[in-house]
Amino acid sequence: MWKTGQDVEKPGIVVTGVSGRMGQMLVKVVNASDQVRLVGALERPGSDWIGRDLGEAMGGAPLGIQVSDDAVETIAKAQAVIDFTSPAATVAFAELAAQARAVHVIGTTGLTEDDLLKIRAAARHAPIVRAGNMSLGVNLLVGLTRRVAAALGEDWDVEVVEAHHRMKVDAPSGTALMLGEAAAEGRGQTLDALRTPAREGITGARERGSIGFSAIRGGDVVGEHDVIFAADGERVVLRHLASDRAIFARGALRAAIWGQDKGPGEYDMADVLGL
Ligand SMILES: NC(=O)C1=CN([C@@H]2O[C@H](COP(=O)(O)OP(=O)(O)OC[C@H]3O[C@@H](n4cnc5c(N)ncnc54)[C@H](O)[C@@H]3O)[C@@H](O)[C@H]2O)C=CC1
Ligand SMILES: O=C(O)C1=N[C@H](C(=O)O)C[C@H](O)C1
Repeated sequence: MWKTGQDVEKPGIVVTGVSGRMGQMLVKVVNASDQVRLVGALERPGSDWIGRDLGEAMGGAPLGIQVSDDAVETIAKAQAVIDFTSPAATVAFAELAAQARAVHVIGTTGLTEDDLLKIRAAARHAPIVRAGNMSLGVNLLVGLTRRVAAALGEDWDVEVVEAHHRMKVDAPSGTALMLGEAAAEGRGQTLDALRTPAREGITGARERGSIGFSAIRGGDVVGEHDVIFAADGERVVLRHLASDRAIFARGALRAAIWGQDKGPGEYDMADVLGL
């Protein structure tokens, strides 16, 4: 059963997209934590999980929480909303979390510039922690990528290669974009200025100083990222391999707890982890 009584002062967490790959992992990690209470579970309207007990819908013991599609009512109960869903849903949840003055932890990737502007507006009212990857390892790799890119000049071509499961809908991955941004920052530039569009056909030779991306999709790959620095006669490859989605869920829960005493604004996992 979920926690009540003496735990009532602990931050109440709402998990969105609970039937999803990350949603189910988040429910397990949040429910196992003695630092928070799971107070709500959201799924999209029309999902056959709506109205069911969350624990039973996940194939386990009852959790005493009914899966809801009423985001307004559910988010009103939250001190933090942990959200790994879709861009449209995340933009809507950002507004509701801001109204509830709840921390919004956003793992959703594939957000457009317009989505990001709406999220920025919501962050004027409550803390938002957003990262394309919530794992400790990738956030360390981001810092390493920035340093290596700064140390190696433009004679070293930068390519980011990522692999994910067959169900992933966006490319390049949010993580690949974080790594590309870090490489661009290391060179004192923006990714927008250096990014090469996906290659196909007669592309011409590689543009000096550009940053390229390649995406592989297949099977059940949780997430693999290489940042390749390639020069004449040698290569440096920085690599992160994820084999368990719990790494993302643990990072997200840490962000939800970290955000409890923070003011409105946009934060990322480097802030949370003190990197
Ligand atoms: N930042 C990070 O560390 C990570 C980010 N992700 C990102 O998280 C997102 C979700 O990934 P998965 O769990 O693999 O996808 P998924 O497709 O398994 O799950 C998404 C869930 O969100 C639900 N959903 C969609 N619209 C909704 C709405 N309006 N209200 C409530 N629920 C709604 C869907 O029904 C589905 O159950 C993706 O953008 C992915 O790239 C995934 C893993 C780690
Ligand atoms: O969709 C996924 O699965 C993942 N998405 C994130 C991304 O886009 O980088 C993080 C992780 O790689 C898994």
